[in-house]
Amino acid sequence: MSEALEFASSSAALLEPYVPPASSQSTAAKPFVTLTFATSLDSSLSLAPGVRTRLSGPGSKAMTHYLRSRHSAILVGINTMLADDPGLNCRIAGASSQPRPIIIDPHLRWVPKHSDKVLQICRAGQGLAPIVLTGLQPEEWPEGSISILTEHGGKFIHVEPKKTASGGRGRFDWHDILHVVSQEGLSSLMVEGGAQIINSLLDSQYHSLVDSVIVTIAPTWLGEGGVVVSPARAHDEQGVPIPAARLSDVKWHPFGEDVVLCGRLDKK
Ligand SMILES: NC(=O)c1ccc[n+]([C@@H]2O[C@H](COP(=O)([O-])OP(=O)(O)OC[C@H]3O[C@@H](n4cnc5c(N)ncnc54)[C@H](O)[C@@H]3O)[C@@H](O)[C@H]2O)c1
Ligand SMILES: Nc1nc(=O)c(N)c(NC[C@H](O)[C@H](O)[C@H](O)COP(=O)(O)O)[nH]1
Repeated sequence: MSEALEFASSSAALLEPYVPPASSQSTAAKPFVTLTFATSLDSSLSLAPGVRTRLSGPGSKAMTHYLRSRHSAILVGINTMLADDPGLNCRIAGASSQPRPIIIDPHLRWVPKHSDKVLQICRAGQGLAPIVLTGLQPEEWPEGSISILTEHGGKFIHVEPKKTASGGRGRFDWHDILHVVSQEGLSSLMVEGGAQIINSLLDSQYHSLVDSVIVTIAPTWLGEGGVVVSPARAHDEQGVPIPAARLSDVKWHPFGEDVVLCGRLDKK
């Protein structure tokens, strides 16, 4: 039996309170959002920007694939897409469904190629083609990218970026990202990273959008220069610094040499 199947049969109950309820079809007002990633002891996701770094052991990696079997969509940022060439599929043998990959790529830095792992997996019938969220208007989308992506069943969707203080193009509002996810009929979303994606979602204005947090903690320090999860500083009404986020309803589960922390963001 594969690692992933072993996880699914023996440990799924531990995660049940933190994964989308089986009945959470698209009737809910917003998708069920799970923030999930693997981190080092010094809060790094990888050794350096663009350097794919293995943190999870086999048991907690199997858990990630179990989580992918329980969500209808999986979201990563463009730097993760470019650094990792991820498959973004559930690799539990016989998985009955696959998550829809969603790539946050505001400036369309990803140029889809047939050799991309996510598209190879799609052609093999073992995963789905990505939906790419971009701040560019359709007339700015490269023809070649449109044809390769649509050939695999993927697509581009425009999301209007927020305006910066100086009137420039800022980041996407997560309410708008989740509206697109809902519009696509996707009832649950696991946000896998990278750090900029996670830090952006951990901003206090978005805590109400996150239903659960599942973090794999590996017994390793990656050291200086890593890609760090550390959200923007928060302040109270008097401008005194306060914790940016805290989890409640916390459970810690050992998985091999890793420990998996499950919790829910305290709603402010
Ligand atoms: N350990 C893990 O669980 C894990 C998970 C994912 C990625 N990684 C690693 O993390 C690294 C990549 O992380 P990163 O922080 O550099 O990049 P990222 O993957 O978070 O992508 C960052 C880019 O996404 C876009 N983006 C992010 N938030 C946005 C928003 N709210 N609106 C619009 N656009 C937004 C911007 O273009 C930004 O430059 C890679 O090395 C990868 O291997 C590790
Ligand atoms: N759980 C987890 N443990 C890790 O050690 C690690 N490096 C990642 N990283 C997550 C990121 O999204 C990766 O790029 C994809 O998870 C890997 O790509 P696959 O989809 O599995 O092919 N995630």
